[in-house]
Amino acid sequence: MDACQPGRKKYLPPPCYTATFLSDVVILSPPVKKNAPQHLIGVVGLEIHAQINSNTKLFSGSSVRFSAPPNSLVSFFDASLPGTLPVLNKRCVEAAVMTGLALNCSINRKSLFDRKHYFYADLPAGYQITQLRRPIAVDGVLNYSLLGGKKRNQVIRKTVCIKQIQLEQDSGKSLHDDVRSQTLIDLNRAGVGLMELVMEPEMSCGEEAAAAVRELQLILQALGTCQGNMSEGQLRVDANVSVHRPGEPLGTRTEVKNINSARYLARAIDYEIQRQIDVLQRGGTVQNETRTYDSKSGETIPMRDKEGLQDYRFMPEPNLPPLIVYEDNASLPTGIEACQAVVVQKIREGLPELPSVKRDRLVQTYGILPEHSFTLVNEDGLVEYFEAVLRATKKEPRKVIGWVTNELLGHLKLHDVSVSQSPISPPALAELLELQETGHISSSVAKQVFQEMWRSSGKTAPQIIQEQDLGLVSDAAQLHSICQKVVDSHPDEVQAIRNGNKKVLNKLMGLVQKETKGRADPVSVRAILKELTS
Ligand SMILES: Nc1ncnc2c1ncn2[C@@H]1O[C@H](COP(=O)(O)OP(=O)(O)OP(=O)(O)O)[C@@H](O)[C@H]1O
Ligand SMILES: [Mg+2]
Ligand SMILES: [Mg+2]
Repeated sequence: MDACQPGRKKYLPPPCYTATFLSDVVILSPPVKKNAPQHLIGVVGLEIHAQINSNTKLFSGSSVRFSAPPNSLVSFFDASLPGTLPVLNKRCVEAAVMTGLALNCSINRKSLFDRKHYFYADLPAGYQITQLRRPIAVDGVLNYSLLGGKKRNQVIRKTVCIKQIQLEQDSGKSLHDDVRSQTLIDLNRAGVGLMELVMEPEMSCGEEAAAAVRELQLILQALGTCQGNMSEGQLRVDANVSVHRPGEPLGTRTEVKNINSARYLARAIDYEIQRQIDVLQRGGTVQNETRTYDSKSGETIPMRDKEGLQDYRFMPEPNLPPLIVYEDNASLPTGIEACQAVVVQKIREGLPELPSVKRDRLVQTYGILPEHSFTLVNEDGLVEYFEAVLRATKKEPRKVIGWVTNELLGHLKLHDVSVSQSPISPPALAELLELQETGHISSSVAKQVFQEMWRSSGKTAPQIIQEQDLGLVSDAAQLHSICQKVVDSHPDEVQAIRNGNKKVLNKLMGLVQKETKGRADPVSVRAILKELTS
């Protein structure tokens, strides 16, 4: 693909890398040409709302559950009945601190809550409690990687700064019933804890944004602070997009909302960048507005004018004291027990292995390719599966990886099954690979046995090999007679080999394997065929 050319239909980013998606991994090719300075380029800043993985809401004891009957998880506080007061959920604070630490943020020892007013049917209080003046975490960095290069195996490392992470309440949901022209309100989601992550405008195209979101999703899942399922709304991304000429001030941004997958995010951003370039090139101006992405048409459409709606009448939340977190147990004031407080040091010590560290470790420890480390880490539970197979077999990691990322993952995707539901357990796969490694079965038979193990779920590799008589035929007399039969019935091929066309030997080898259903020992067969055709 060429570098960015304003005026083209699909926007191709100039300063970064052109890209395509391969399964969940974003694959980029290197930049082709340096962009001419007069060209307009895209600027992207993301705001991400991550639903905190907690059993109860941010300020009330109501349960949090996706797809519960409407209005079944609503306390008096969530419905904003007079006289009710917020009680901060410690688990939500810990989740925000943990997320901040994983994203290299500074954790504010004291943060504040504010009211942000807007009037919407699914926000019964008429305001949302958020953190405007002093959020819980600030000044972080998200490191993410892309695969690029000609062979798409070069890891390109990128960074985007995180301005802040703030704790805030989710709103309820409005359900529009067009038939009866009415709007129904479900308050189950009202008051669920959110972390809003605000990124600096430092990305330049849809693919970069999608890769950053994918990395964030993996980090949140590794931490357990958010389940990160975009289609269930646990991770909601708003893309702020503008265009400008390099070296000049940033252009007016539009904000694209309602994007529910990483793929759509990339498409929406690239569409929006190209739309703005087209507007400016026609002599128009970009409006500061909120737009929505229509996945059917692939276009962004205006939702409402942002300018008129921006007065949120922020004010300090009077019913909540400042939120204080402590560095370590030694800094706890007298009278406050460690179990009552949020202690940063304790959370830091409990941080799990993050995806980027995991990928580097896999490449270094097992000598696998970087793209394989992406595939492993992208699939929940696949790293653990791979390592469990390795523990149970002497086969080299580099030979096992293909089985896990091709055979196993291929079957899992085809049947829409998660790793934990795989009918073939790691020890069962290890047993199969061990039989191949020790020369009991050929590699093509191993694949056959794998499929049979998947289908029969429960039968072991040795059982299947015995029942179907799939063991490697290495009996010299038996192999000799099969080879002789093939040679006798293919005189033209034998003549071709004798005339010097050695490649034809492979055809005869294939015929012997067909005869033995892939069970013949290839080394012996080659030797016998050479002898018979010499
Ligand atoms: N010129 C620009 N082009 C692209 N993105 C921008 C530009 N200026 C700011 N941004 C991005 O816009 C976002 C602003 O988010 P922020 O939460 O601070 O304000 P907001 O969008 O006005 O508030 P709200 O939370 O109500 O949507 C950030 O992600 C930032 O990176
Ligand atoms: Mg915001
Ligand atoms: Mg915004």
